[in-house]
Amino acid sequence: MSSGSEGYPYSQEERVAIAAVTRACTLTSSVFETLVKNETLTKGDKSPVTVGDFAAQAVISAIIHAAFPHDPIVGEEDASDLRVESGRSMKDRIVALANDALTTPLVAGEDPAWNLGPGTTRTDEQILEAIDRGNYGGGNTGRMWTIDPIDGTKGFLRGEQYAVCVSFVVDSQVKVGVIGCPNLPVDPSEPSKGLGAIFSAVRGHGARQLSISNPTQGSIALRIPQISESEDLSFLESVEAAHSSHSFNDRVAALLNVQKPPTRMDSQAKYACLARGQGGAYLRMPTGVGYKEKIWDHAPGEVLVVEAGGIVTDSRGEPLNFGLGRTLGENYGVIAAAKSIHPKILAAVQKVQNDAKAKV
Ligand SMILES: Nc1ncnc2c1ncn2[C@@H]1O[C@H](COP(=O)(O)OS(=O)(=O)O)[C@@H](OP(=O)(O)O)[C@H]1O
Ligand SMILES: [Mg+2]
Ligand SMILES: [Mg+2]
Ligand SMILES: [Mg+2]
Repeated sequence: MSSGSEGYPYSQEERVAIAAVTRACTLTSSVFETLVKNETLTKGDKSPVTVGDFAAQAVISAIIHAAFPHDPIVGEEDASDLRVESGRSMKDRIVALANDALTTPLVAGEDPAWNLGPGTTRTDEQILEAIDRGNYGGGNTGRMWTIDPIDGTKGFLRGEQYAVCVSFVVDSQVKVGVIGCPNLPVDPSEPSKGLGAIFSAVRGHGARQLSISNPTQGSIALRIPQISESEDLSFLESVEAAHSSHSFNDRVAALLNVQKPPTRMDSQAKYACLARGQGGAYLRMPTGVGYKEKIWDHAPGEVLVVEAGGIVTDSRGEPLNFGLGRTLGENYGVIAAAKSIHPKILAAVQKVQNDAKAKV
């Protein structure tokens, strides 16, 4: 399949990513309604993973592989826990969920070559293989995809924000990012209007918001308001204090005379909200426990924010490096903000860091 046949580079990859995220979002929403106790595992790093995470990764990976069979995939999950006897019941449920999502009739924008729709049921082994295809180690050359099938699994389990995230990367630069947020209001000023938005960006071609229920229609272009007064900010930050330092953000906010309280939200929904003008900045500073950020937690958000008129750097002011493998390497945090205000926030972050160093 050739890239860019719709008039801009990587439009085919975007189309595939939107289709995969849309199908996966329908799956995760339905899983949430029916999730029972024995459908969640605790991984080696103590984080939760549900049948929804595994099944969504299988669906997205299967669609990408059918469309671009030679492209490697860096996916968060792997199927090893499902290949042992104790994982049998979860595996059966995951295979059923993934096949349900893959075999629903084709909709506008989907290509028959992607092996979707009635009659395309995969075997158990094909579903496990699809999950395990996400085992690529990453790197700085060539094409690759990232999948975070449920970003913010803790938020998903709480019934709050989570995101289904896919990116397409060439030579370590993110070219396409798609983030599906089933629990996010379509219109932040009118939450009663309904939930479920997809955000999509293609490098050099802008960022837009689509509706999950009808992704081929009514796309809204995204622009971050270029605010210059830090008083107008309301930092977007993680819900989980273990994931990023709330107290560091409080000190930055005090230095910048930020008046509004932070907005806490799980997942890359934070990047999506920033891209559509909410909050003005997303700050994710390490908690100091040596955690390395994963590329699938930031790649779609980075291109989305940049294409909406923002900047994403670490606390040194360096761009995030997606070519180092499955992680972003040593953790210098993430600062994402409108272009107009990013330098001011970066300077405040560095001052708080220096003050902390001077104290020890
Ligand atoms: N210690 C530590 N530090 C930083 N980040 C961590 C840490 N542990 C986990 N994770 C990753 O955080 C991802 C969840 O995203 P958020 O932190 O934005 O959401 S939350 O508000 O904290 O739930 C979460 O993504 P998912 O596993 O996809 O949910 C993890 O990749
Ligand atoms: Mg996880
Ligand atoms: Mg994640
Ligand atoms: Mg995840």
